[in-house]
Amino acid sequence: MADGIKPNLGAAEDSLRMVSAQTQQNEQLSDEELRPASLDDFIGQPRLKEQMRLFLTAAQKRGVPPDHILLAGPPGLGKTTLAMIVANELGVPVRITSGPAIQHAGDLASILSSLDEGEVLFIDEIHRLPRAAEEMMYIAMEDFRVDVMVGKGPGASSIPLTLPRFTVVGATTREGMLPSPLRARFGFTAHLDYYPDDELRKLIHRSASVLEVSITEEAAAQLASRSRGTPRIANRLLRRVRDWGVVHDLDVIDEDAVQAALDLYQIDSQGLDRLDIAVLNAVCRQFNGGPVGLSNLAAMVGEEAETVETVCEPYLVREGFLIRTPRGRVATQKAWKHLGIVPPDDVNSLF
Ligand SMILES: Nc1ncnc2c1ncn2[C@@H]1O[C@H](COP(=O)(O)OP(=O)(O)OP(=O)(O)O)[C@@H](O)[C@H]1O
Repeated sequence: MADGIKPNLGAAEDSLRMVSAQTQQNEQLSDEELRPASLDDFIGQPRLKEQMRLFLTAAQKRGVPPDHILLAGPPGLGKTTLAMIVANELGVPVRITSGPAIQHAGDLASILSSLDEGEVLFIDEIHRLPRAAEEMMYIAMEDFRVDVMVGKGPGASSIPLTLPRFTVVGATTREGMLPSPLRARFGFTAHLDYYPDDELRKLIHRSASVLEVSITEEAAAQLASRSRGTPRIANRLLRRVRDWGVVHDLDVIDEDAVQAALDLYQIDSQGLDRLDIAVLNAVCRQFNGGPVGLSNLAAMVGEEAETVETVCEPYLVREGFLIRTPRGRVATQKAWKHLGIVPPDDVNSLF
């Protein structure tokens, strides 16, 4: 990791809801220990890596900080990791903050005015910056200037402060929520995609070797197939399976251990967890297969609408369990089948 890393002020909500606060804190620490530090160690996303390598090398050859970078994609796919890698590859420090951590434009002004030449400013959940801070970012990113307000009311005046050249790395799970003027100020936008199973398998082997856990090829493949295309989930499941191995004195994690541990944590053969199943049950049983609106659905399963929308839904839609229609979410035949329920006759049979 690059020198000068400041603490993360607001990691996004995690998708597995099965850990206590203490465990979660420990696992944030292990998230750090499992982070690859270079592009070479970053697994998968080959096109993105190639683009990033070209982009960073060109800036280094030109001897200037690279343009601002936007990393977009669902939670847990490696946006924070890539931001750290950018700083590492450039050999510069990184300052870390997040949209929700910046409550007033003044918070942002004090971060911006303390940046050093070439420094990377990582803003997680950049779509959640308050409006005034967003506007401050437009000028800071384009003209490397911040206008500091002095005084209040009619006597207030603004003093322009020139900033050193720096690189913003913004991460967002909701690219559509970024206002276009902000989006337009990023010179390079990288879209992270869900990982195919063979890449997740490599990632699990890499993490297992960092954690000093032996795991068979078949066990790694099974873990990969239940990880919803998401590195963070793969690492988390690996840790749960490692716990199982420790408690049962296993030298090597095999398929039986994976099966037993994931059964215990209610992760099913398709990688669906309790909340996913609750969502499918609600759509099928309570709303007769849908369509149902997001807020009704979230209320029925007792979760925030944003969690249902950003954590459960993308995977359920991608795997063909749910369909989003203009009138709401509709369960597919696959969902009914997975739950082992025969759909009633009056159910929407289009899907
Ligand atoms: N391509 C990858 N290769 C190896 N490990 C990865 C990769 N992508 C992610 N990881 C691991 O997965 C975990 C989660 O990644 P990270 O925190 O970067 O995700 P994120 O996209 O920033 O998530 P969020 O949006 O929730 O903040 C980290 O521990 C990281 O080590």
